[in-house]
Amino acid sequence: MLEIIDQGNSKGGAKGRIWTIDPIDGTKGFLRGGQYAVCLGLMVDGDVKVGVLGCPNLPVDDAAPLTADIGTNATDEGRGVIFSAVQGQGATSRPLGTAGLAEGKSIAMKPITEMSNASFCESVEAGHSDQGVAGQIAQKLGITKPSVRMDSQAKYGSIARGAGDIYLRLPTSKSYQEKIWDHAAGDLIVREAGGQVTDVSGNRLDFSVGRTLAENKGVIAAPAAVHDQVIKVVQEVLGQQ
Ligand SMILES: Nc1ncnc2c1ncn2[C@@H]1O[C@H](COP(=O)(O)OS(=O)(=O)O)[C@@H](OP(=O)(O)O)[C@H]1O
Ligand SMILES: [Mg+2]
Repeated sequence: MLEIIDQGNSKGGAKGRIWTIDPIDGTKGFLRGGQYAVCLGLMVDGDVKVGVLGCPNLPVDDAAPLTADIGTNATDEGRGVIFSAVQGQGATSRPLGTAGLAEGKSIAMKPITEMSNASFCESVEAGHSDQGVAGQIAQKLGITKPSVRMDSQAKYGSIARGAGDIYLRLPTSKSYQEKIWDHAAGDLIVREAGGQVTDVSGNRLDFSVGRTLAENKGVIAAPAAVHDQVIKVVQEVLGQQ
């Protein structure tokens, strides 16, 4: 087993086919019985072509409202979903209940008609995302609901299927570089569902520069129609820091 794990030693980069695997993303969520995800991404020449997220603790129902305790009351049949996307072919969700894999359904981000009704999600861990700055951004956007804090790339899947609207991940340190396996699948799934995923400067996540997103700081994911508006506010708030 250890030998197999040691084979995962790619340096990443802009050439060739590279698989990213995060066997348990959101380790703390897994330990506390919350959200976690099994994540797989295929990059070809630095571009994410396939993304899959297995989220055993999310409800099957794509429309289940996003709450911090989402999934905790679901039965085994009602819990578990696999999100997937292939570049240029859209994104799907597929129930992962006890009866085995069911048919996949096409998913899309929900259009935001009123920012005041929008929801946003962020990390549970304050060390992974600056919750204070996210709160200021949300307030400036006119969002009135408190954030939904959940672990792992389940956040990407949740906004891709329209259960939530916006994902904010604000850097907590200048030196931390996000890992490609923590974002590759979610990035493609949200973009294929009609969203935009960028860093705090509005630049696309660059998966071609190695094992980390060395060229990016933070993650801002939102429906394409409002993404520019969100980035403008992110810049204003970060500019005041
Ligand atoms: N300082 C810092 N800043 C940003 N991100 C960090 C940081 N430290 C760790 N990590 C990575 O965050 C991954 C899980 O973060 P999530 O937001 O998905 O979940 S959590 O609510 O924060 O637990 C987590 O993935 P897992 O290790 O797979 O759980 C880490 O890779
Ligand atoms: Mg991870």
